Amino acid sequence: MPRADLIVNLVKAGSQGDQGLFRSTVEALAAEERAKRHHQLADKLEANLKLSTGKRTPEVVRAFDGGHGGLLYEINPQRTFDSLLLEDEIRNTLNEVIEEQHRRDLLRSYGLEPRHRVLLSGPPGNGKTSIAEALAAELMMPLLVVRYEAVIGSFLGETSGRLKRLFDFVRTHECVLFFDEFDTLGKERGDTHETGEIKRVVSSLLLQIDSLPSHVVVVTATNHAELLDRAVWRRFQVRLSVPPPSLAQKEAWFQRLQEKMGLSLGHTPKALAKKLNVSSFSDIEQFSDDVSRRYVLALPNADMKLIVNDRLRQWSQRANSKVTDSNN
Ligand SMILES: Nc1ncnc2c1ncn2[C@@H]1O[C@H](COP(=O)(O)OP(=O)(O)OP(=O)(O)O)[C@@H](O)[C@H]1O
Repeated sequence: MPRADLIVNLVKAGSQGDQGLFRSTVEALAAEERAKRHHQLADKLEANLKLSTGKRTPEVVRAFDGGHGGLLYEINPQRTFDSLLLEDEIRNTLNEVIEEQHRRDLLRSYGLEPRHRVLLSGPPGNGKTSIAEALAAELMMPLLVVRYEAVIGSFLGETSGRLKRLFDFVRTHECVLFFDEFDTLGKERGDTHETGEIKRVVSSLLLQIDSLPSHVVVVTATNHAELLDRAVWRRFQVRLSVPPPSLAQKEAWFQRLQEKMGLSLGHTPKALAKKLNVSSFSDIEQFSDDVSRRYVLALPNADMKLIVNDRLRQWSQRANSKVTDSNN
């Protein structure tokens, strides 16, 4: 294929989020460079391709505006449960929810409904959003994310009306409806005159959630479980606490990274898991991306052990400065 067409394809793949087109175009470019004996460039292209494979690029398909004024946006779910490292209990419970959804006709013939209200709680960066996305992918449903800024808006008095519009729209769709930072809805807004109104909004929201049909799977996430009162907890048939990574999960993460890159990280996955001082999956992901970037940019003379040690040092300094900040 002419080079100009390859470049056009690359831009098209980027703008449309088309992973297949991206992969085939980069492969074609690498092959072309190799044929020209530009082996270093070909190696770099291939290494980058390897690193980008399986990366999360949730594609925002469209923001709904018909019927409810852009109160939601849709993500085309790409995450799978296999790509996440989850505790057995979480995975098993979610598998049950999936089975109940898949076999809801059978349940209904016995007068039963599948569970469809899930509450995820835990510190930031440990997979709550990713779980919602994977659930949608496994159920082959779109993931509809609630846009609080649109729902709450500047006039609190209009919120109940907007919520009604949102729920009227959603109940006719098979989907996973995701409320991130669920606690923000009930938060005080400084103006004490609004407290009564907020309570009305929250109770109207809870009633709406209660009345949703079971083909709408509601997933709510909170980093502050302690801010939710019992009335909220009670609503959710499935309540899961999503913890930071254990040592074994960190080890499994580095094992996977090593396999994905097809080379040693200069330490055993277990040793690396022990050395890296981080408290969330999101941090481990950033560390790994950091290492991968420096590795690719140092090709063909990259020394992985040196790079990993250098980044470990940086991350440990970062962790220490966080501790110092919080002590001051
Ligand atoms: N259990 C996990 N296994 C593998 N990767 C994970 C896991 N949890 C999180 N990640 C990675 O960490 C990143 C952040 O995760 P995610 O956004 O799902 O966390 P969150 O709990 O929703 O965070 P927040 O509360 O800040 O919204 C994601 O890009 C994901 O790739």
